[in-house]
Amino acid sequence: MTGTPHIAAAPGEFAPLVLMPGDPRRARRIAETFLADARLVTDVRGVLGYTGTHRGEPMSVLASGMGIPSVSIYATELFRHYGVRRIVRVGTAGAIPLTVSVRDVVIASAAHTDSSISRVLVDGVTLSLTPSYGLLRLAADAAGHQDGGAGHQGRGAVHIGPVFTSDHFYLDRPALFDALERRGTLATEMEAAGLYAVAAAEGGEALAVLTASDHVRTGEALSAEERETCFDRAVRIAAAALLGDV
Ligand SMILES: O=P(O)(O)O[C@H]1O[C@H](CO)[C@@H](O)[C@H]1O
Ligand SMILES: O=c1cc[nH]c(=O)[nH]1
Repeated sequence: MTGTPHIAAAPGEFAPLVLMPGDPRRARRIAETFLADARLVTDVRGVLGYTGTHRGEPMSVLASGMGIPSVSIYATELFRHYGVRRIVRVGTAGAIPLTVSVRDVVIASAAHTDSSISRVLVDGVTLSLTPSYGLLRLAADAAGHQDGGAGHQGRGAVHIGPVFTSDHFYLDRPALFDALERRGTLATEMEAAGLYAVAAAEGGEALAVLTASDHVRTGEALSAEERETCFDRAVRIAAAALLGDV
């Protein structure tokens, strides 16, 4: 077998730097618009992965699918079997406080979770799930972030703070979001905590750069077309972080 149970690429076909959206079609769009000379290296289960170059450096994109179990499989196999060093998730999220607007970018400096992933890896310990500090600093720099406030990169603000990684997309618990908001949580999504847990276990670096596609409080939601264009700001920040020296 040249690949892994979930990735068909041969050894060496992934670059050490990987962008990771949830949606396979978004992976294809990133390959078409951000990578030069991109070629498909895996499509097992329709989860598309491409390798090309960005600003002259080898870079890959692989979809994660949805949820912690799925992202954990792909991140583990990339770090463990393909020599990947850095993975930056570029996903969508639901904004929680009104200070975060739809179309804003949220860089996840920590990931709270209702998943067992934070508790089952080290017996008796609830792990703090955090990104690589180096990638976080590089992303903050790329976003023009100033201490103590939201930065700007193109249209809309860029926020840095904790997110909530949930095992549940349909979570009808307003009180939970109230309690998370009081603790500074900026957005809800479904993969960052899993990616951070895998990176820590495998000795890799990881970060999540999210675009607020929905608002938990107002119910506002981006159109399919806007999701595509707004997403590009997050990919630019993520790619800059991937390329940076730590
Ligand atoms: O847009 P992606 O990266 O898939 O991220 C978000 O969208 C999906 C839910 O619709 C979940 O995967 C959530 O984390
Ligand atoms: O509200 C949202 C929006 C995107 N992704 C999520 O997981 N939740």
